Amino acid sequence: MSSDYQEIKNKHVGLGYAIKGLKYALHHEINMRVHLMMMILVIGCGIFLNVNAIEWVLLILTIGLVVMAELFNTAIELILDYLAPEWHSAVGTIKDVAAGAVLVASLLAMVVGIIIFMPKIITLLF
Ligand SMILES: Nc1ncnc2c1ncn2[C@@H]1O[C@H](COP(=O)(O)OP(=O)(O)OP(=O)(O)O)[C@@H](O)[C@H]1O
Repeated sequence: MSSDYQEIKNKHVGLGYAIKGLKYALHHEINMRVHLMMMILVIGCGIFLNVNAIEWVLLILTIGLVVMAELFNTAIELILDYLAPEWHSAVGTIKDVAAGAVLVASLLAMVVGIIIFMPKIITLLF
């Protein structure tokens, strides 16, 4: 009984910290706010263009991938700014590589969005 309580308590605390991390990224990272706006836009387009279940899954997965990449990128930047605040080419390279992961995820999301939305937009227009 008490171990169940401890388990629930631990999960609750963990979730609280995770939400705190998301709030931090939203407040401090402009890119994170851009991703959020894109997410709202994609959901709006998905509803308007009546995407099917599989298309929703693909859109949600790719948006999730972009947000996750941005969160890891932010975490890496914070670690480096704390542990290695001085200007160093190695620090720059690590940050560039982490930013590259966000770029790859964003391009992937863009391609998936074009493949899903473009035929529907064309059908709607012509
Ligand atoms: N300590 C450093 N040493 C060398 N280069 C750095 C250092 N800090 C930042 N840079 C360079 O500046 C770029 C931007 O770093 P910064 O920490 O300002 O990230 P940011 O502008 O928040 O990037 P992002 O848009 O990915 O969140 C890095 O990708 C890197 O090329």
